[in-house]
Amino acid sequence: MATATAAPSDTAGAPPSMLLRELVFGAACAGAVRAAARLGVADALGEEPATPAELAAHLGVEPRPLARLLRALTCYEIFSETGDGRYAHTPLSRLLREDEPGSLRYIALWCTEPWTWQSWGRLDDAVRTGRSVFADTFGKEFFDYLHNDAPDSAALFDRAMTQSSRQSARDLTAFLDLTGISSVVDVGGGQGMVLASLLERHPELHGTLLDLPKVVAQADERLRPGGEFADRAQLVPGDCRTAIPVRADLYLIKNILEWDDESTRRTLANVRKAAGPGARVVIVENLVDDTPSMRFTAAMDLLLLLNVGGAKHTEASMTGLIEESGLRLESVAPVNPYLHAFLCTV
Ligand SMILES: C[S@@+](CC[C@H](N)C(=O)[O-])C[C@H]1O[C@@H](n2cnc3c(N)ncnc32)[C@H](O)[C@@H]1O
Repeated sequence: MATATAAPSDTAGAPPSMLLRELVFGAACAGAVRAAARLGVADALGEEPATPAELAAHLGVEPRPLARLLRALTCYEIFSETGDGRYAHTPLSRLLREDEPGSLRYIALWCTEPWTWQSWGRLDDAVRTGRSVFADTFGKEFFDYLHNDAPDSAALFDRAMTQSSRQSARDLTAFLDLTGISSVVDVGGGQGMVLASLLERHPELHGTLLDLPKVVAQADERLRPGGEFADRAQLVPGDCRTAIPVRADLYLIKNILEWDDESTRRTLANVRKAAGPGARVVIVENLVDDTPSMRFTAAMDLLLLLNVGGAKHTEASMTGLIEESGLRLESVAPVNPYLHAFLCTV
């Protein structure tokens, strides 16, 4: 097998005038990753390096533009050039493969969906007003638009959330001490990756998945009728800002309370209405003031401002909303370096 050469564009030592030029071309990087993911370039490349012509024949695309796309991607260490005109996988390019354990293909597609490009261009408006630009641009709130006008994008979002939750579900399942807990509800639990992991680890546990109707309809097969955990799982379509019609020992709320604060207030009030005294509530968030990846978390924070008028929390801002809701915050603990759990009781 040929050895890979270093990425051709090493920015270390580049003058500020070139660094800024590179930064303002961020869309070219995101666009190139999106194109590679949509075309399936990473899936087409096997363990042996291949030429752009070989890959192009396989993918049914033009070889010269594909070579240019590959060259652009190598600048970010996504694929590497072997020195003889062939391209090989790198750890980053492998993550774009559909069959890679820990694949980020759906996340790459989701973060570069068409609506994101229109929204980023209006970040200055969002900063001016402090509000989401979504309804102004698309005529509807974010989830309304996804579920009614952009079903492919909605399906992609759900798959991306499931993909993104795979590792965090494992970490959270290992982290949570469920002593004394016999029922859990995952509020805004997506397709149920976290809930299924909990039911797998705790054979006596019963669980409810609550999410918007079109999301619950596509829940993890293991939770659906006939699935492995069907007899211990309940699927509840609904809007947690309106009601959480489930009594459980534990309310799990993971990566939900990053929308506008009023939605968070309503959700936490509904948890309090639904839960019995002493019930536990675990809120899980990526914190913008305690993260090993500020570039990622700060970018997500801005995207949340654009699409749902939300924000990534600091420990203080999340704590403030919890205390305001009347829940008792017992402690804050890291689930993994990227995720923190706020452990509360009703
Ligand atoms: C960022 S995802 C997190 C999903 C899941 N908790 C996880 O960590 O993978 C946000 C979830 O909130 C759901 N959601 C949005 N608005 C909601 C609402 N009003 N009521 C219930 N779920 C909602 C979305 O459908 C989506 O599944």
